[in-house]
Amino acid sequence: MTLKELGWNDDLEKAHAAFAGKGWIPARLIRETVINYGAFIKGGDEIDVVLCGRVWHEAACDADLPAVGDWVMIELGDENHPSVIRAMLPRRTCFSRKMPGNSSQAQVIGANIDIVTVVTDAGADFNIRRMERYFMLIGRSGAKALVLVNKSDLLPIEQSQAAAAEIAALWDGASVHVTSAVSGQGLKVLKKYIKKGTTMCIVGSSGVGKSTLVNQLYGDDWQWTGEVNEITGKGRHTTTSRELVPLRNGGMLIDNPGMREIQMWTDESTLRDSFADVTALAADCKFSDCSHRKDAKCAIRAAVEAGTLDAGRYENFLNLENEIAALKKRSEKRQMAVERWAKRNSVKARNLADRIQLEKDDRGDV
Ligand SMILES: Nc1nc2c(ncn2[C@@H]2O[C@H](COP(=O)(O)OP(=O)(O)OP(=O)(O)O)[C@@H](O)[C@H]2O)c(=O)[nH]1
Ligand SMILES: [Zn+2]
Repeated sequence: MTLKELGWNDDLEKAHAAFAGKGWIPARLIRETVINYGAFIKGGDEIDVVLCGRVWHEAACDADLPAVGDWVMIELGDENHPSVIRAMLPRRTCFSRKMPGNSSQAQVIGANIDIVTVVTDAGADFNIRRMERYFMLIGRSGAKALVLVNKSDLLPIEQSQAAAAEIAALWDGASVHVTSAVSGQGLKVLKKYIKKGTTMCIVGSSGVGKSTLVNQLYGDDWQWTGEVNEITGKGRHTTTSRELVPLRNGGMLIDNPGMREIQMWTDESTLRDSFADVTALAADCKFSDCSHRKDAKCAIRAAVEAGTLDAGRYENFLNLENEIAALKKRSEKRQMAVERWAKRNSVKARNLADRIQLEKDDRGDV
């Protein structure tokens, strides 16, 4: 595998010239654990690397630390010394969850992602507000957005087309396609966008078809069996857990637990957003820490009494935190069920994130 196939470009070529003469080599991070990183170097070799103290200290916050997808300069080690990340190269894009006003809480999910694919459908999953949330995250990352309105085989085609049109009208920067994973149409669209050197990630609600599409991509381009270790008989991926996976015909997918959580955050923000009108009323409450229950001069309760705010809606607003907690629980429960199912049937987990977790469980990692 060449550096170009890993996403190396002219900007990186220029940036890395600053370190000429030091004997360091470029590498792309493909895995992150509590103790070290995994990296691809020229030729496609996979090595373990550790962070040097200087890079650590120079980082103003967690978001400045190297993350999966980042390009770094490495000093290769030997039997007695680990390979070390000596410098980070500039990020082209950075997909992160950033708490407003608190940069130290930013969490980088993937760096240098070119395309974020959002999978949805025109039926039960369709929610234009949630799509807006995804677009906010993607827009801020600098990546391009690709939206698949999937499962079109299950609905009248006009319905999927109407949903696609509504989504496309939200943001010029998004490419929107009506697809079906069953007919192979979804795979066809994905392959059109994943070119050599392109890094993609796939997000979306539970059950919309992400794993089906990813498995089709892997099945088509990426052969697990080819990498079975002859001595242990185990796939190489039972000992390594890549979060950045090169596809055989070019392009890469980033899939890690953080990717999976994006759906949760967007659902949470969408839920909060849907009560924006009620939250706005709170500005007129007498006390800034008003609980909107029994407190004096509560503007929200006043609105209910005046009949301008529906009592049922007020109840739902009070239950907002409960609803969010329930949302989190549902998604955790589902994840656990998937893992149990995969173990019980001793089959490969359905997608990379599940596999990573299963491998961790097998090794007894926390
Ligand atoms: N009819 C139809 N079924 C689909 C399509 N795409 C996926 N499915 C089915 O929908 C179900 C859920 O698909 P998954 O790929 O597991 O969904 P997911 O988005 O990965 O869900 P999580 O793993 O929970 O995040 C499976 O039974 C798929 O076979 C499609 O385009 N058409
Ligand atoms: Zn109040």
